[in-house]
Amino acid sequence: MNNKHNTNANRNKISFEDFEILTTLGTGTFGRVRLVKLKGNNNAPAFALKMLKKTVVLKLKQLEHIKSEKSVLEKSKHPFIITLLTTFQDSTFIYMLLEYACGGELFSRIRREGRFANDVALFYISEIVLAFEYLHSSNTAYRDLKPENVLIDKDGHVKLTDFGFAKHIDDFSYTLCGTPEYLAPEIIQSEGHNIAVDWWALGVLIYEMIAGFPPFYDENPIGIYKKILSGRIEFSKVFNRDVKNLIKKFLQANVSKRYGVGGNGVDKVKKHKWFRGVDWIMVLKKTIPSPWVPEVRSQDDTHFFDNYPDSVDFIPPPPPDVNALFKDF
Ligand SMILES: Nc1ncnc2c1ncn2[C@@H]1O[C@H](COP(=O)(O)OP(=O)(O)OP(=O)(O)O)[C@@H](O)[C@H]1O
Repeated sequence: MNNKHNTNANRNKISFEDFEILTTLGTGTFGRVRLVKLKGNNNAPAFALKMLKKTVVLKLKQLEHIKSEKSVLEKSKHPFIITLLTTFQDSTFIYMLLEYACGGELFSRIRREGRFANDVALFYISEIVLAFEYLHSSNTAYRDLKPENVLIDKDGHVKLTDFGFAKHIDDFSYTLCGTPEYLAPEIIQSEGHNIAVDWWALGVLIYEMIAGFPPFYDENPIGIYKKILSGRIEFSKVFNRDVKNLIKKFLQANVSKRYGVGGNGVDKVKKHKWFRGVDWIMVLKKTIPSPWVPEVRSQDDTHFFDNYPDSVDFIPPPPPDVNALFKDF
């Protein structure tokens, strides 16, 4: 057995050696997400294994964010949020074993379709609204909504993934995090932010689904920030009146006036006329058929994901005394 992957701390836990490692599903700042299966059973279900390089986590000062990702996911149990089965570690990596969402990223769907019809956008957004309602009920902000982080499961329903920026916020957070096109003005201006940033990002996502491109776009982040702060949004004829009205209410720079914010904020969102006819109980029960169900040949089929060359880079583990920082995994 390879010692690198079997530290004493993990003696009684599941370890990397227990898995057959299949293709790469995606790459991120800290490493890769690989499709894996438990060894010794051909019919074993496939999982997504998020592998985070400890040295990179420390170098980028992201340990607190990774701990928060683990703790938020461990507490979350919701049909539209990815399930974290367990975490483990060795001297080089932290591992998060996640359920596998075989339909790929919403990002790929939008790029493939060009843009979504109103009803298709409404289906996905309704599920995300319920995931936000759930997270926000414990003052947890997701803070990284973008089409790359919305995955599609085998039945065509939404699974939010990547909780690296998710955080319980009682008053305000001042961390600059998120993706330029999806940042709320209060994040750009370092004014302190809370769960309201998720509703702003939802407005950006609805816009991107319907138009096929985001509302504030430029080749460099500074240009994007200027456009976000300018408050100008252009709507073409593809937007119907109701969706335009809702997007404007989410893309409201004044946080206290932003839709979704405040005591009954989410109820107001759910009653907005764009959602007219949506049966929220059926949405939660996943009884509304998805507009697109991925056709997979087997449960470890990955053809809805991009191809990634195999990793060859060797990353040295952090010194053993530093490893104590990861004791929670
Ligand atoms: N449970 C999953 N099922 C299928 N694919 C997944 C799963 N989790 C992650 N992926 C794929 O891996 C990609 C990267 O995952 P994730 O965003 O969690 O990593 P990250 O290191 O936090 O990335 P980033 O640097 O963008 O924040 C996702 O965009 C997705 O394509």
